[in-house]
Amino acid sequence: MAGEIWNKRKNKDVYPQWLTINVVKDADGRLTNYIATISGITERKQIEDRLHSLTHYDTLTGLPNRELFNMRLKEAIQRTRQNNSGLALLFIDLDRFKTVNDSLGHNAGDELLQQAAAHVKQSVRESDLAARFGGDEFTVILENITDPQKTQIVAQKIIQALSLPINLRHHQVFISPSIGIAFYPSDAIEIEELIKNADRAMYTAKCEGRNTFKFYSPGMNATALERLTLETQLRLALAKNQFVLNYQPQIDLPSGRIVGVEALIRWNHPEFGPVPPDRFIPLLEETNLILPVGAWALRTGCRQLREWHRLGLYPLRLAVNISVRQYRLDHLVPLLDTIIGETQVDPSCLELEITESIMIENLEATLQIFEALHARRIRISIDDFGTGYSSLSYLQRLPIDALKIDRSFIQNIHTSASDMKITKAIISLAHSLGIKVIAEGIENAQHLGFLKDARCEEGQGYFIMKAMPAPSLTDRLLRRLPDRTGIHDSER
Ligand SMILES: Nc1nc2c(ncn2[C@@H]2O[C@H](COP(=O)(O)O[C@H]3[C@@H](O)[C@H](n4cnc5c(=O)[nH]c(N)nc54)O[C@@H]3COP(=O)(O)O)[C@@H](O)[C@H]2O)c(=O)[nH]1
Repeated sequence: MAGEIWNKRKNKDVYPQWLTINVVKDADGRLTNYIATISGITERKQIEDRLHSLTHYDTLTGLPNRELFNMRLKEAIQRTRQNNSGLALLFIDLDRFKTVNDSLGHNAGDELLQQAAAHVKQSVRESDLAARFGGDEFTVILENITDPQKTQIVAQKIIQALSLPINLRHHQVFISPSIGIAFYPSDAIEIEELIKNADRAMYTAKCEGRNTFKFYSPGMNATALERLTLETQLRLALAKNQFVLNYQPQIDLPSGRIVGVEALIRWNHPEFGPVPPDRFIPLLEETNLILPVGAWALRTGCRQLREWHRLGLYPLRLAVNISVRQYRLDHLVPLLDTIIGETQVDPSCLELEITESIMIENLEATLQIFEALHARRIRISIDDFGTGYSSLSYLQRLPIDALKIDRSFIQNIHTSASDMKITKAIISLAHSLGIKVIAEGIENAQHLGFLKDARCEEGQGYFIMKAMPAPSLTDRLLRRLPDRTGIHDSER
């Protein structure tokens, strides 16, 4: 007979031992004695515990790993079934984690995951289970859920915790979570289906702007299928010439003259019709297809600009959006050199729009890239300015030609005193640093009037002109047709 026992030291510490009891019999086979042998198994126990920990816990974050999560979910579902209660599964994905990992390196990525894991764990009760599902994905099991809306409070707590600035050893970064929520038994009875549905809800949260949560609904299955179809079709779109560039004019506000255009990509699918960029650009980024498609946009835009210049529309400027995946010195700069060489476009008429968040999350790369662009006389504008918490000292240190005030500020300048003050402050700050300001999203005469009074140099928006295909714009530029500002080119 043998087994594990728990012994107690004088100081009351409890420790495990292995007890073996052997029976001693006399010559006639009668039982006379027992011999108990006790051996220490603390070390063996420690190895077992370590092995258990290695197979069930994530070494980076210390949270239960996917295997333990699956076991716990199975047990929790059994309990829930017995209690006739409900269970919620939260599927959390970190927004923009890949950006930090790609730009700041894997050590920073690891640090970020550790801190994110701690935030998720601290946002839930001791009795709830938070696990690392894999990569930048976390899961939380909430048991005894009778009112599904209560789950919302937990999701909001997680969003709040993960939206605070995260201080890594050498950088401060901002991330946010997208959370999907599915319930047992109402959304799924099988474990795999429950996880899949929470994941689908998370994906919907991501598509609807990130930093938010979504409850699963059956319609999301169709969305997942649609995404897969979209992804397959996107892979073929470039070869099938389904992308086009439209151009939105940018005007000099005092004179109303068109001084530049912003190239905006469009995908015309033969069956789906026009697919908006907000739906396919994130997919291009996830699949890295943004590299060939981004290169196509730069090349097509530069060819068109050269053509406009040839028609006498010099020095019309072209702005092209650059995505985070393209934002690498060893990719972007050689690509620009090739395209400028091929098209013979004047680089001083080419402007790259870099979003404020890409710029600050990649500060080291930013310095090198901006200097390389500057050396080639390529212009740099900071897109969506005002939304990215950037430290203003960067503006002084970097060769920036223009700030583009995000359209969210412009849209509210007449209803929100703070948006009006921020807009004025951005303009005066930029002017004090010798940087030009371009306002986006001018949608009515009031916006235009305010920006002119505030001495904003340039602007674009639906009130002035929407983005249009190159032939229509060429026609317009050459025939000098009036725009919505009422100023005829001939009067400018
Ligand atoms: N990396 C790349 N990103 C690109 C490229 N082409 C577009 N994009 C990005 O996609 C986002 C959505 O673009 P789109 O639907 O084209 O919207 C642009 C304008 O149409 C819109 N806009 C312009 N004026 C107004 C307005 O008055 N009101 C209003 N509600 N919207 C307006 O704004 C979008 C331009 O935004 P921005 O780039 O910030 O100047 C968008 O993020 C594009 O950047 C590409 O080739 N590569």
